[in-house]
Amino acid sequence: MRHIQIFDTTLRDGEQSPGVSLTTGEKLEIARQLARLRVDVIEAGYAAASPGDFAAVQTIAREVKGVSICSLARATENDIMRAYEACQPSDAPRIHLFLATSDVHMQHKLRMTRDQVLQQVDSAVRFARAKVPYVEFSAEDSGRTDFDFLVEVVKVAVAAGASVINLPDTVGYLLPHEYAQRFVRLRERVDLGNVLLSAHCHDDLGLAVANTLAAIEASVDQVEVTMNGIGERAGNASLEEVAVALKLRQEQYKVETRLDLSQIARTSKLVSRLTGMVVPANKAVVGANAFAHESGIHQDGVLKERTTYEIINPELVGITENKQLVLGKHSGRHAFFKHVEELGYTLSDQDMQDLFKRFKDLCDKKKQVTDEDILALIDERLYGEGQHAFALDYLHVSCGNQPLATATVRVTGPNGVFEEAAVGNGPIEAIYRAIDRATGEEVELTSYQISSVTPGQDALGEVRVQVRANDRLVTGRHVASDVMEASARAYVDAINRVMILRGTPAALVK
Ligand SMILES: CC(=O)SCCNC(=O)CCNC(=O)[C@H](O)C(C)(C)COP(=O)(O)OP(=O)(O)OC[C@H]1O[C@@H](n2cnc3c(N)ncnc32)[C@H](O)[C@@H]1OP(=O)(O)O
Ligand SMILES: CC(C)C(=O)C(=O)O
Repeated sequence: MRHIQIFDTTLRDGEQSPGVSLTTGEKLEIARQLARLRVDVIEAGYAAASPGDFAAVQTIAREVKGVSICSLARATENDIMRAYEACQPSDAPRIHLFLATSDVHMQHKLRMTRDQVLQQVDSAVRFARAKVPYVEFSAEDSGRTDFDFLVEVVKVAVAAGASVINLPDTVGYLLPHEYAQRFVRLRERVDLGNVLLSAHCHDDLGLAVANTLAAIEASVDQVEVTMNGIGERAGNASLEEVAVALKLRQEQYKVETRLDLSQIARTSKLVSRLTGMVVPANKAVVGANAFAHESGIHQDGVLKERTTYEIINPELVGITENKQLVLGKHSGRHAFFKHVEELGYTLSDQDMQDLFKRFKDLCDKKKQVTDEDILALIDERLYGEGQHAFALDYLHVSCGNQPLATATVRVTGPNGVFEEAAVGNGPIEAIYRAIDRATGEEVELTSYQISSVTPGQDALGEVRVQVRANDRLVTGRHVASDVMEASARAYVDAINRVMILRGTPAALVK
């Protein structure tokens, strides 16, 4: 099977996304992850752009092995020298030099004639080839370049020793069949020998991935992509979309890469976190909704057979969490009942039907229905509103800058009122011990989270706890302006839910 090289330019073209600037440490972290993803080439930056970018390329070339490290350079001796010096520590250093070849770029930007451009391509490629064995030449804005002139440029670059010829569609202008045709016709007109052809597409018309795949069908050897599709303006072709399309439709493309696709989710998250570029929820392959199903008919289908509505197995790209059935107003009974069971409840048919009706009513009122909302509906159904087993009646906490804290609580339950005090290493531990004593319940606290739900000094604090009881994880939640009170009530809430799960709350109260 034909091998396609993956040239990753997240750290160069991706970093050209407005607002993105990565430190050397951040670039190194991403480069290490790209090596784990097993890309063939990492374009680590543009060494001549700044001392920081030079340092980043050089550090990556020194530290990241098993992959070719490349720097971009204009067709000038200074840029080429900087690229060479920065990439030199790599096992396989590569200089990627470019010069624009479209009339609009030559005339207005470079202010050069065609002859001058041909001459500069020749001298720059020769200069770079004297430094490193791998030299890639890109005819910038090749998509809008007069084809006969493009052929001349490529002939000059090949004769001067270029190892890779890239035809970037710099402004994302071409349609897939037009882009593919350029490669087919170029092969007919130029004797490329061992020289590789490369595609580099931008997403101005939303065609970057389609154009890249068309170029692969037209037999290019290398594709230039970025993680999450980040890059100048609308971005570049996204690595994950190209890679998964090649894998899923291998019978069509008949090519292979050396990528470890199971690293995709991890790489996507890392790039998003360090660049600050949020991945849209509906982004193919790596978006939060890529494997989420909201509508009842889809959820029913996926529950019966995943492939009814999922062409990609999330595990292929390293997503191991359960597939998400998002509950909302478009959900149906199958998904809702399954979710209630996953929350740990086995309810009668009548209870389930009633809950489902209440759930749909709630969906009309609330945009997002959370597990807490569903648990509250279950509580109401099982006990009637406000009929919890335990309620916190009184709380007093004494703590300071010393480790020991004391708490006194009064808890009312169906069988009476219980007051207890306890000490702890901090106020929360003291409160929870006192509540354990007052309720007679011994649950294991497995997680405690506190967050502010409103801004300002009088912010409301939300506490979410998770406890383990009888091998089940149960959550509790409360919002209050006093975080001690919110903590205590969230814990009592969790205990009440534990009792609901056991099915006989009153019998368990001491
Ligand atoms: C399509 C692409 O993505 S190309 C890569 C784009 N990436 C970047 O530009 C990021 C890094 N760039 C930079 O840090 C700066 O632009 C630098 C350091 C490269 C150059 O900075 P400056 O010297 O201040 O020049 P400035 O950016 O203002 O203008 C670019 C100059 O390079 C020239 N130029 C543009 N492309 C090339 C090229 N491939 N080869 C030679 N010269 C070129 C322009 O004609 C212009 O020359 P002029 O000053 O004689 O008019
Ligand atoms: C430098 C080249 C490859 C480029 O980024 C482009 O043309 O978009």
